[in-house]
Amino acid sequence: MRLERLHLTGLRCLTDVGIELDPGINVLVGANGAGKTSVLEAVFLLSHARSFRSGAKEALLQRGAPNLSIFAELRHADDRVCRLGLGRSGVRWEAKLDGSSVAIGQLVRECAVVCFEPGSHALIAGAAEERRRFLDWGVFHVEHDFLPAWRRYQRALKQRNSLLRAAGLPVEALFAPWESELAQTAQLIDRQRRNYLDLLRPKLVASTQGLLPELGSLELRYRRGWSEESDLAQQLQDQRGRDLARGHTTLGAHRADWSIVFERAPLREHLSRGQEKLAALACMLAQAELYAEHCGEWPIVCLDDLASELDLSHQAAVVEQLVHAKAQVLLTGTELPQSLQSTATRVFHVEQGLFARLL
Ligand SMILES: Nc1ncnc2c1ncn2[C@@H]1O[C@H](COP(=O)(O)OP(=O)(O)OP(=O)(O)O)[C@@H](O)[C@H]1O
Repeated sequence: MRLERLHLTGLRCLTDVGIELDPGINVLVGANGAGKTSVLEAVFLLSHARSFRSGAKEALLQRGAPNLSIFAELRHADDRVCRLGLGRSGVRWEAKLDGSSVAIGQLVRECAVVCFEPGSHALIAGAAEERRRFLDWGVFHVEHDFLPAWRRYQRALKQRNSLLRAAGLPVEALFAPWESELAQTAQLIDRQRRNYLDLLRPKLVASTQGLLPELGSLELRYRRGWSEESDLAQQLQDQRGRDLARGHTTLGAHRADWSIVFERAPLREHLSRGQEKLAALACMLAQAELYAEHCGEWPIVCLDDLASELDLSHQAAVVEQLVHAKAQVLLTGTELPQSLQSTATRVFHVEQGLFARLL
């Protein structure tokens, strides 16, 4: 899939910007703070309904602007074109598909974007939440009944947490229906996550062999978030006292995690910061490839500040793979990276939120 046109208003320093993108490698160059990453953020928002940068989504709205809007024309591999819109007016976010209001879930199903950026090493070294989000984004695109199960789970979790925090002694009987709902939906989510990781594993082996051959073979480990020994409903019941003291549910699918263990770097602490980044990049490429295999087209690939994140040979290897896959790429840098001198198909210069096409 590829974005043909982007129109952004009221997003960080981008007041009103229209860009025509090339199906190949688009490079945005410009000084620090010019607005390059904000474009990648907008594209990522269409596919994840959140930014890859930490901080509140409210910070995306340009200071003093009443609204924020992201509009894109997307062409699928089968030539189907759709118009995507995501906007914030007042406190509400609204999604549109071909001019009609839709649920955000419908918008993000249409558009797939993967992103490698300076914070990506958090996928390897950061909190479990990052890894769950990565995993669930992938599962969402290959298992169509994942989203309803995930929503049911979140609702039941919220209800149980409210009971745990309720003033006065909680009524024991009120817990059972929510614990049973949590157990049922967690089982579905767990099965889909495991299936996804099984599919991802061979892709990850191949992408890490390409980027991190020095680390040897890998093992992909997964923890589902509750003990394998008994049913979640039983464990939640047994755990109520502890959960009451903590004020939240400490077991379940929302506590799942996964990790990569390398033969020659069995502990996470054995990896250098650069190796963490490369491992995160390998995950992202594996996920993109699996998406392509499943959905018949590559997702859009965003690479923020690639030249300052990777050495030249790794930059070249990634670019070569993406060119070979015919993926649309949006890449940023303070200047045109050497690794892209001959492969960039469109280059924009960005200055204080304004775009000029150089190539
Ligand atoms: N809510 C906001 N309203 C207005 N301007 C904002 C807002 N949030 C951020 N900015 C500004 O928008 C710009 C965002 O720049 P962005 O991160 O896209 O730059 P960049 O070109 O990727 O820079 P770098 O090379 O430093 O990563 C910065 O100048 C920042 O100060």
